[in-house]
Amino acid sequence: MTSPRALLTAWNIRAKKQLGQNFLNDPNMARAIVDKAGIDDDDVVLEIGPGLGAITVPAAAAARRVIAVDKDGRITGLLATELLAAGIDNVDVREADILRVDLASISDEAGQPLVVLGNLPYNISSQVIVQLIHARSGIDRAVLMLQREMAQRICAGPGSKEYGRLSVMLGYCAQPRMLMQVRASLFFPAPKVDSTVVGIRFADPPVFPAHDERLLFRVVKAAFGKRRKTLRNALSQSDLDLDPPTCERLLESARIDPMRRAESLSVSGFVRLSNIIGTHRQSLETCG
Ligand SMILES: C[S@@+](CC[C@H](N)C(=O)[O-])C[C@H]1O[C@@H](n2cnc3c(N)ncnc32)[C@H](O)[C@@H]1O
Repeated sequence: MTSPRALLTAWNIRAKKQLGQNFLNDPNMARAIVDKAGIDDDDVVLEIGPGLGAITVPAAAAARRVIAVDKDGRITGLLATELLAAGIDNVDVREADILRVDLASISDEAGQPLVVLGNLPYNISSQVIVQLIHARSGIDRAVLMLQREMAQRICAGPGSKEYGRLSVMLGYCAQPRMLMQVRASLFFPAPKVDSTVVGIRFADPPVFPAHDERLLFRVVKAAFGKRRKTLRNALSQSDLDLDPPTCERLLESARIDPMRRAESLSVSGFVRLSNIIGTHRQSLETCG
């Protein structure tokens, strides 16, 4: 692997901060990430933000095919050329904003559930995780490098200050696990914070299935939208269209103290609550 600094100099490219371009400069770590994903030669990998190819090259050696999507056309041009020169012909490099890519169409094209890899740009990592959750029927597992704080948030359990909307959404449908810590000095240019590699295996069906998953995610968003407020107040001040007495009654029916806060409620508690809110809405529709 040519060093990121040498490659960028040779191609006269400056790393763009706004695209989170901190390139991994350690082939052993890149191989370890691919190993953690347990890729074999039947797998099709979607790599988000391949950059200069640190992870792409070992992924291509292990997988049947790699679809590598990067938003920066300078980088995709460089990567496609470098891979060709190295005789690597099972990588399909695409220039696109991953947030605008229909992941279901990629898994349909692959004809099988994808393995997703990515050293994610910090400014889009939560949006990408939500995107993966919505597209999870076409995804088997993901191994993602995230800023350490983000990794702590998505792996957090109830009662901790890191526990939030993403912890519940992911806890609902997957088992996220922290796999490895990565020091900032292993990147070029070095970011200000350390990273953590997280493994996500989607559980299908969820352990506590919600009657209406979209409603569940709306309830979670509303509850954490005002995380310092009690659940009664947070939900009644949200777009769920519930007045305070109704919130109190629905929370009590779900055996949840209305004075509790979102950060103390488990995934199964949120599912119970959203199922009861769903039944309440249906009864209103039937009456109206
Ligand atoms: C942290 S770098 C990782 C590069 C490489 N995977 C590595 O580990 O060295 C993030 C990469 O994501 C790309 N990127 C940023 N925003 C993106 C987006 N919205 N869609 C796709 N790629 C994006 C950047 O151009 C950059 O190459």
